Amino acid sequence: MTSHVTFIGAGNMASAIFGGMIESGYPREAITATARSGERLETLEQQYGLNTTTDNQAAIAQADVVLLAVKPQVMREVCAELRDAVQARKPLILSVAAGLDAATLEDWLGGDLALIRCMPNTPSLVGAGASGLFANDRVDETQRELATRLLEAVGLVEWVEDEALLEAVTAISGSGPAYFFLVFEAMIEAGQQLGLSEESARRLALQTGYGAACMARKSDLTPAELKRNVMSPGGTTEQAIESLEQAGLRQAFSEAMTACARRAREMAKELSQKD
Ligand SMILES: NC(=O)C1=CN([C@@H]2O[C@H](COP(=O)(O)OP(=O)(O)OC[C@H]3O[C@@H](n4cnc5c(N)ncnc54)[C@H](OP(=O)(O)O)[C@@H]3O)[C@@H](O)[C@H]2O)C=CC1
Ligand SMILES: O=C(O)[C@@H]1CCC=N1
Repeated sequence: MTSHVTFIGAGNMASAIFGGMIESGYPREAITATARSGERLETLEQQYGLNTTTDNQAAIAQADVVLLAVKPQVMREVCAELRDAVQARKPLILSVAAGLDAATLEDWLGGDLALIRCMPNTPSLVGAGASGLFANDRVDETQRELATRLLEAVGLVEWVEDEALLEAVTAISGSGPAYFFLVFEAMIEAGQQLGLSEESARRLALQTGYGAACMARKSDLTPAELKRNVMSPGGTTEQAIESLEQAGLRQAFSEAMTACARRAREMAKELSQKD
């Protein structure tokens, strides 16, 4: 039987996941989404044909899975609102909120709940997501399989057994799409400085990023080996890579990802201490 999934929050991340689920054949009538704004929900209802409501409690009356997809800063308030309905039904809880740890969320929802923390990313919308998942002790094998099935409908799933590793997942794949979008922005700008039209530079840069990712996924060679294969000795790529290394690209990524993981930890502290 198809599990009914209710999304609390219907913004960028939730719509990437339910959009991807529907795209991959998940029955739209088994999905409900909530938000504060009725206008946003009307648009989503027209676009995806799923059930929508601004009433969070009513939305989980039939839910087998409740997927929490509001901003971390409003999560406590939303959990307080859901607490009684969740305790009455005991659905599997999935949270995609950055930073908020499983024990805090479980506590805010009244305790004794099977809860999975998930760090997805927005390419889920096109079936190319990457999600890291962590389950608390109350999650059984069937529930793990259900979460895997839901998230695999929108991309790759990687389980971690140490919750702290979700900070690393956030740094690499949760926030990661933004790093690549920045690289595309920079390449398009540089392509234009070299004389290409914005449209040509964009088409070439995006196809190159897509091609490199497809090739690296299929190949038995490491990214370092694939990079060397593009670099003819004394040729053009050597100049470009040397310039990027000298500009400190490697160190910049290390610092950016460390800052990202640190922010996830800080958010957890700030939010769980809030009265
Ligand atoms: N964006 C990303 O790439 C990623 C985000 N995440 C996590 O996903 C979560 C959501 O982020 P994102 O989708 O970007 O945020 P958005 O701001 O796009 O979406 C938030 C959604 O929550 C809704 N909302 C706010 N308050 C309530 C409420 N009281 N009841 C019901 N719905 C409510 C908003 O509705 P309305 O618009 O009507 O106010 C909106 O639909 C965050 O916790 C974030 O950490 C995780 C991985 C990646
Ligand atoms: O920036 C954020 O906080 C969220 C979590 C990971 C991606 N976006």
